[in-house]
Amino acid sequence: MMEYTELEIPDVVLIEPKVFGDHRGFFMETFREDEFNEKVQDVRFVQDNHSMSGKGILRGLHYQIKRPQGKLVRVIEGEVFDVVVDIRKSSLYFGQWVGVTLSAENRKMLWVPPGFAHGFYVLSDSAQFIYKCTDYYAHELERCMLWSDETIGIKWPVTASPVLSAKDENGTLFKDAEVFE
Ligand SMILES: Cc1cn([C@H]2C[C@H](O)[C@@H](COP(=O)(O)OP(=O)(O)O[C@H]3O[C@H](C)C(=O)[C@H](O)[C@H]3O)O2)c(=O)[nH]c1=O
Repeated sequence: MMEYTELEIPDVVLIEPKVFGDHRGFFMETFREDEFNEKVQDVRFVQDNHSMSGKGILRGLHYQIKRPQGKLVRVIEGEVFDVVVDIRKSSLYFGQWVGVTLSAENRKMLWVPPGFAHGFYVLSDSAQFIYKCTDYYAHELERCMLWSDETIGIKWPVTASPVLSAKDENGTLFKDAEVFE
């Protein structure tokens, strides 16, 4: 049985797997549909992703309009500061963010519900980030919100300017972003 903990924005859930260590190494279950449906919500994952990033890389804040993706994210190498922003206008937490440190060492996972912008900043020399998505990637529906938008005020643990893609350098301000009802 994994441990499921609602964070400050209740729909965002931290999941901590049960780790079985022995002289060979470790084993852990990383997803169980029955438990997830009971503890979080009914879900159907249709796409798995895997990215590797160097130190100081920041990817985000990304989301898809029309076909928002729920994401179950975790780190299998290194350490990242993972951030989600509630961009559902109807939410009590609209415009609020929550951040958690995910690492290969702490083995923590995060459920990012549909309706949230998502991003992460790499703290280790490199990080491998894998995640399950509840809808397919659709380039034309992708949107990027500016990681450093003061109106959201994410406290990224950055020590220097993060390394960004051109897309992320030109993210949209929250006030101009296409958000959800
Ligand atoms: C996301 C995605 C990308 N791609 C292609 C499109 C580009 O040619 C290349 C790199 O894409 P991008 O720079 O958007 O990758 P990330 O910056 O890691 O994007 C992700 O970063 C943040 C953290 C997220 O939460 C999203 O899952 C996703 O937006 O992979 C695909 O073919 N399929 C996909 O699902």
